[in-house]
Amino acid sequence: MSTHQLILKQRAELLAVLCGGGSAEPLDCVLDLLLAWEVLVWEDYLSIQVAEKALSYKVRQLLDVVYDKGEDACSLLLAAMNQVLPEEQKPGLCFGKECAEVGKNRPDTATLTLLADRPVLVRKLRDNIDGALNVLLTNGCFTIKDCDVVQLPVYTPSQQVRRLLDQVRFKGETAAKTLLQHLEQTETTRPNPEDKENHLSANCMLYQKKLQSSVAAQSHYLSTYGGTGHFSLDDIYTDGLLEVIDGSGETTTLGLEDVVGPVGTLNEDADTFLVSGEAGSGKSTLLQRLHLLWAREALLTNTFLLFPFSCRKLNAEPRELSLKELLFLHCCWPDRGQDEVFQFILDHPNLVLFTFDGLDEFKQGFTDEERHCCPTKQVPIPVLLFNLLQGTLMKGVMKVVTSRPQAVGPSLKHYLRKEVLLKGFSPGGIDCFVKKHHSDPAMARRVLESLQANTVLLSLCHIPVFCWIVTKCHQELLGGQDGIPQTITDVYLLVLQHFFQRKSSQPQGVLGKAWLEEHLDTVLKLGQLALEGLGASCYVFSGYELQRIGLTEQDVSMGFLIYCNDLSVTDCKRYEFLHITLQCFFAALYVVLNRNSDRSVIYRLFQPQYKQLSGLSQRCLGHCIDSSVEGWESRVTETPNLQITAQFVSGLLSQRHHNLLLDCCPTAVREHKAKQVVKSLSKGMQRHFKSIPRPVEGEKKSMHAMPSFVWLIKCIYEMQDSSIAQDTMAKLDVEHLKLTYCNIGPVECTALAYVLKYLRNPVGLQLDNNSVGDVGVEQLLPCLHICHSLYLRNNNISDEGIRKLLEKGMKCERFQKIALFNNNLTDACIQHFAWLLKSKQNFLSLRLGNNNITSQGAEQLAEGLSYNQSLQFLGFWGNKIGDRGAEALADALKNSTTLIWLSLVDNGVGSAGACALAKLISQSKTLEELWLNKNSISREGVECLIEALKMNSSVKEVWLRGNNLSPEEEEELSKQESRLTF
Ligand SMILES: Nc1ncnc2c1ncn2[C@@H]1O[C@H](COP(=O)(O)OP(=O)(O)OP(=O)(O)O)[C@@H](O)[C@H]1O
Repeated sequence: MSTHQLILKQRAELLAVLCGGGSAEPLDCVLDLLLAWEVLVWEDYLSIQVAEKALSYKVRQLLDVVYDKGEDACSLLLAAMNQVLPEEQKPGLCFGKECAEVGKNRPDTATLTLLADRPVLVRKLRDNIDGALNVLLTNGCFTIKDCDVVQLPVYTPSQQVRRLLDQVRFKGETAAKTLLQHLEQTETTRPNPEDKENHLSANCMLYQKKLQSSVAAQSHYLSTYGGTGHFSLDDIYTDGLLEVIDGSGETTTLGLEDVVGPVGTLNEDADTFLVSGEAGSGKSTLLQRLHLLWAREALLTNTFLLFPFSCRKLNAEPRELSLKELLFLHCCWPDRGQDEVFQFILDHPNLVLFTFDGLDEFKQGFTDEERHCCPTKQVPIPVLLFNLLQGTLMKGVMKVVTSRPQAVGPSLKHYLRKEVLLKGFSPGGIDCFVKKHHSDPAMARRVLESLQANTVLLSLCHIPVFCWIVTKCHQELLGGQDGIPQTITDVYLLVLQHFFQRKSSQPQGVLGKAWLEEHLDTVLKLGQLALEGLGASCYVFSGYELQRIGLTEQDVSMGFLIYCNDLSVTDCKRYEFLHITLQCFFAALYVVLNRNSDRSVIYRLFQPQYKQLSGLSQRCLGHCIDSSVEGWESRVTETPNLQITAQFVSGLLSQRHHNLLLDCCPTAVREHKAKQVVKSLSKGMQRHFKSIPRPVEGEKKSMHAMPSFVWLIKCIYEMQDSSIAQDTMAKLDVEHLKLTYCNIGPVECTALAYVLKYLRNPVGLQLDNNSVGDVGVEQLLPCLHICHSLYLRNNNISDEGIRKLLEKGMKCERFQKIALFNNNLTDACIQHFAWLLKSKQNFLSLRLGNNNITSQGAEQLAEGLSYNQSLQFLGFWGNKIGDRGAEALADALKNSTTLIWLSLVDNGVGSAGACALAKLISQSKTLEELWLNKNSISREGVECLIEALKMNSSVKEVWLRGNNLSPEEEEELSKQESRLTF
């Protein structure tokens, strides 16, 4: 078959693999190769990479362009895809015969060299963008603005390199030569990886191979599918959202390869990289993927040896160990030349990487009190681990640690090179995961449709572990006998039902109404094991412990417990729960269903951290507590799991599950426990409210929520009892509620809205720097009527989220302010703002900085603005509205009798725009501040502004820093008008 036909025939498949994970990287890599091989010319490239178009559009465009170029081009496209796609995506695709030689003569200009070497340059520059930008800047090839364009936080490092190469090409031959020279210089100073190979002994090479195969074996399967499914990690792994916040507070999205890259580095002297994320957000799975790709030499190729550790398993290590023993005992032994291999590790820390999964599960909280730096001395495991993390021991070895955020205190932060946040699945990720899980496309479609129809469930699916359950339990979900799941308790009851169903002798799909009662004995035994385990930070159980509680083979065969995948030396079988959140769920079932449970267990579960921990551990697992780790300070890491347990307890005691629990626990006991929960929640909230400081005179009464405020709200949501929400909120009296950097995702938004809608007085709700996203925005709508202001800076919101938000906002009388700095908004959502401004004549403040709004958007907004007589603040910082946009806005605002503050900073506005704004100044009686920094206004424009200011007395300041003026001009012009600031 000709390659022409191959492209046509496989069009849908090619489209699917290039768009699959929602990442543009595969397409970008293919484009790099096609440019280098001269299959595409620059104009073709631009016609494909249209900024505002969707990925699928770009791929289609690529297929069309190449198809039109004929047979040779088609075969090179297939060759490029063959080179770029990972092996697991290739089955089923045909790439045709080996294609013609693509090596051409060396190009004769630097600009062409950049194109010919593009694929290599992207790889080389990814780790040193800053260095390259510095050189281009100091040589005058780039301006600050060029650097900003390259380093926009929405780009991944690879995309930044491509922007850099495009910009260099645009600047011309000198810039290209400067970049190539810089690369040549850095090449000669960097050690050649081949030198490394030459110095490696056969023993080290052998050990590397052994370690690689043991790591590959450990990471091949996902434990949640242990015994119940057949997925390899390759089949099911879906990219999660990874973000890093740099020193200036800017957020950048990362790829897996960037976890140990330079982007987001906060402390150059530290070697520990932290990946933090909430329960079930996919931290262990991400690490597992990293391990697997390393073992296959597909990632971390500069790392010669990778040693993976699980903190859960380190907990069970009672011996004192030396570093050598830790590495070889807990990972694998060298078959030959132990000393030589160990010496190699000591001599080459830069070629070694350690990973520690689940630091939050480590029994002892991090401290840097005891120093230890001798690799051969035996010390307790915590001393070894903490000194590795600090870098006192094995300085220079990279360490990747995963943890829930709550367990990372200030003393550990001090030793972090950077912190990467894992935020679960994006909407595209959910889609991709469901499709990977269900090989039958019709079933995948049904599951996705049912999620779209229930946004509460959809919002839960942003957390991968919930997504896994929902997808796995699709039959129960689509059967829908017990209503649509609304809470995480509902979702976990679904999984409970699903597992019992699998083992049931009843025909498929039928599980009697009393299914929980039927399995009560198993549930209680598993619950006891789970709760005792949590009390003692114990997640791995021996056969003896199972026996002590009376768990039988049959109980184990239900599938909630799995064998511990442990390669370290131990003869006996060990077990763990399928996932730690499932352990929390069983612990909660035990608290709720156990008739003899200690009456104070619920109070202790809801108490503040220090009381909660010591109390629970003493009562629950007295015999199992390691006396060396007593005390709340060292065990504060357990709090998140106890909080999740408390959330499940609230959910199980909800009236909604009354029928299910009816015959499992006497009604009086259940009701008593429910009352205890309600009382605890109310007390917890009051403690918060009491901590609200009195407002300083002239300032609003505001509350900055502590992390446990969100937890209490989530517990109230689990109860699904509006009267509890109503009673609690009646006591909260603030004008401003601040929840910035609180890990608020769609799930938290659902709970927040459920509770906040009962506030008596309107509030400003500040949710900046979270992961609300479009789905979260939709979840917030029920409380929008009570918000006079909504702050959603940096929250991954796109046009669709805004459409829904404003549709509702338009009808909310009190809604007057919105801040959306640094989201993913484009011109497509501006019509909704225009409509809002037209129809809401009490709207005060609109801040849209750092989005992707162009002159077209500004023109659309201007239409709405011209009808508005209330807006006081308008912020457009960091968009691209240019002169045309500035003219449109100025014209629309010139009759405004309310506008006080306008910012068009960094918008490509030139003198024409400034002259239009001058007209606004000359007419306005209210404008006080005009911000025009970082534009391209020249003298002519500033002179217009000065003329206008002569007729205006309201304006206090016009900011003009970073425009096209010489220092002399700035000095002269500021003398003419003191209100100008340069
Ligand atoms: N990237 C992913 N692709 C596919 N499935 C995933 C991914 N991440 C997580 N999952 C699913 O979610 C489950 C839970 O994820 P994981 O154990 O990695 O979360 P975690 O953040 O380490 O949780 P915890 O903090 O509670 O230990 C996995 O077992 C898997 O089923």
